[in-house]
Amino acid sequence: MTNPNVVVSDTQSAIAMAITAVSGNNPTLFPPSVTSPYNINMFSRNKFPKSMETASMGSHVGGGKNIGWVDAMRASSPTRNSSENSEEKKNWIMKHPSALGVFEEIMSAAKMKQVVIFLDYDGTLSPIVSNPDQAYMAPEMREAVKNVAKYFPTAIVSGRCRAKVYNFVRLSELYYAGSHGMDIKGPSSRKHKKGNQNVLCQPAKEFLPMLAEVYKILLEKTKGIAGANVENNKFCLSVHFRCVEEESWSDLAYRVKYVLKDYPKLRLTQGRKVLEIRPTIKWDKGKAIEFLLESLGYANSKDVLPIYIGDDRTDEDAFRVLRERGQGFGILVSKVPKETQATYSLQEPFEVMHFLQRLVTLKRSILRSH
Ligand SMILES: O=P(O)(O)OC[C@H]1O[C@H](O[C@H]2O[C@H](CO)[C@@H](O)[C@H](O)[C@H]2O)[C@H](O)[C@@H](O)[C@@H]1O
Repeated sequence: MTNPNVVVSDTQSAIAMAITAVSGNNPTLFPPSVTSPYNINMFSRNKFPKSMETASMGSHVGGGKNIGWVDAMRASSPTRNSSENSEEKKNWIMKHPSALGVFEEIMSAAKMKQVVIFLDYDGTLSPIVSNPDQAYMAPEMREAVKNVAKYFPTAIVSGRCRAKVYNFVRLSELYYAGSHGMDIKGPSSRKHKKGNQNVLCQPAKEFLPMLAEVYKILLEKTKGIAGANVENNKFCLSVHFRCVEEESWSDLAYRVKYVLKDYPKLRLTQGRKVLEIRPTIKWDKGKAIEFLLESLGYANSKDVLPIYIGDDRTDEDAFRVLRERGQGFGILVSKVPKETQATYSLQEPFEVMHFLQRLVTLKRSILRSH
């Protein structure tokens, strides 16, 4: 089935390049406690510099090169359309092999261990579409997630607010970490005996009134930009520019920046054609998975193998945590080579579904043989 709403190519990091290119690093506005490499420290100037074309790219998004940001936005397409057989892609796949191709190897690491599954939502369980309200999950994918959760503790870790992502997934047996992990809740139905299911973690509660206020201001300030869409994700806000004409991106970024200069306790990160506004607390998807592993009773356990599957920059925080723990691994969902902390890769949500189905098939055959 083809969905006309599905977006095929993506230049998601371009706006971040633009913003990073024109911003500096002002430590007074961003306390050192905020460690994410994906912060866009854009509040150090009130205005874009006169010449944005020659601004220098931040190394974390632009490889440290001095590229004009508008050019960089355009230039990002060829890389993203890099052919299946390009050297770049082959080298990348060697570094981050397909999780389906090395499935047996992954499973041998899982022997005698409790596998815990963490799944991002957009771009991982659902295809990227132009209207965020229509990012539906295929029924087959829901079935695959439902089956996985019968055998392994399973959590959805999303940038969306918890209620919204739950409405898409609709499986009460899962853990949900919404708003980039700032709103965590355990399953409402009891499946796994170990650990505490009644978890509830909302580390950014005090920011709710501020975020509600900023949401209203952003709606007002961005309404003149055709295609701009501000999404309220409760503990964070998303300003989408997927449907905004490229020539208006700088205007949109400027307006967001202008609003946020009055709110130094909020920071900006980036996702796939989206600017994400979040509280400046030391909490991200990585912290969320640490919290969940602890809640499940695996804080210091050697007998656990966490697997995190995600497609976005914000998922890198979780991939990094797994690398630091030396436990489990990340799987990046991407068709194009990207800098990542993930160990393995899958190309698209369809492959994610296939991977989950294989996990279930293997688990069932092990159970039958006992
Ligand atoms: O952590 P995730 O579950 O991946 O959520 C991240 C953001 O996903 C959504 O936006 C992205 O998907 C949309 C639908 O496919 C797409 O239109 C948009 O361009 C993407 O950025 C969601 O709408 C955001 O709120 C999430 O923060």
